[in-house]
Amino acid sequence: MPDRAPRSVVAEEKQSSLHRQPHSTAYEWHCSTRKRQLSAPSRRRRQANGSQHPQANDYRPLFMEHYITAAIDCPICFAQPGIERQDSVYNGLQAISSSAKLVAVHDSARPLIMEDDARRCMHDALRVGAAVLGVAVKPTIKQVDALGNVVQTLERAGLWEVQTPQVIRPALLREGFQMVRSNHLAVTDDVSIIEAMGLPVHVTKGSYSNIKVTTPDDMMVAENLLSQQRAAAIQGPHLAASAAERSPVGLSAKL
Ligand SMILES: C[C@](O)(CO)[C@H](O)COP(=O)(O)O
Repeated sequence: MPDRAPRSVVAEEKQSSLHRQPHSTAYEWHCSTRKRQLSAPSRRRRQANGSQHPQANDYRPLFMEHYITAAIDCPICFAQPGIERQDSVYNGLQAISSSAKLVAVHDSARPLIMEDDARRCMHDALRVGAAVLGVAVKPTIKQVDALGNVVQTLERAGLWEVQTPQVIRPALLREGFQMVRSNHLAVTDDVSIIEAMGLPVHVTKGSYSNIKVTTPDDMMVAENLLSQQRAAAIQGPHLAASAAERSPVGLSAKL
């Protein structure tokens, strides 16, 4: 574990969803993400001429304000957005310090990440090379075809839902990106790049509360979880201490 947090790099495609977060409904927030806002042809046009999202720089003051308020001792720099997740991550990777021991990619849509979970995931990545937070799947999962018919019921034991952070040694990720780019592969999460190289990825047991806030009902769940944390903090020093331990990153500083 590095004694100092790795240099933070914020890839703008993911972070642009934060732009309207504080004053908007979850639905507006969802729709404000770049991927969902642009049609495929217009995304391709942007990709072709390399233009930026019009709001690409708008969220920066928001981030800086948060970092100052939360008194996080960690340098921050910003990378350019990409068309897809992997393009943003690639841009972020170009901006990290050459001495960084780990790259940790986190979805801004997962604001309830616990500090302890993130720390354990980073420890595992140092040990294995790549690690991702995940939780065992609770419901039965079925594979369904385009007509809505069940193809098969997957064996639940052994199925895990992965979250972020996804933490990887920078040299591995660089090598992985070379392979992904030369083979034109598309991945929807970051450790898939390491899997595609045939290298091990450890799943660090995380928390079910680290939800991805995607739809309006997710926002309600997130607000509920945050209220519970705050209530526990108000109830007394003992409960407050345990709430802070389980608090989402950054929240404990504000309680
Ligand atoms: C990485 C991830 O959060 C794992 O659940 C998910 O794949 C991210 O998807 P997105 O489409 O980039 O939000």
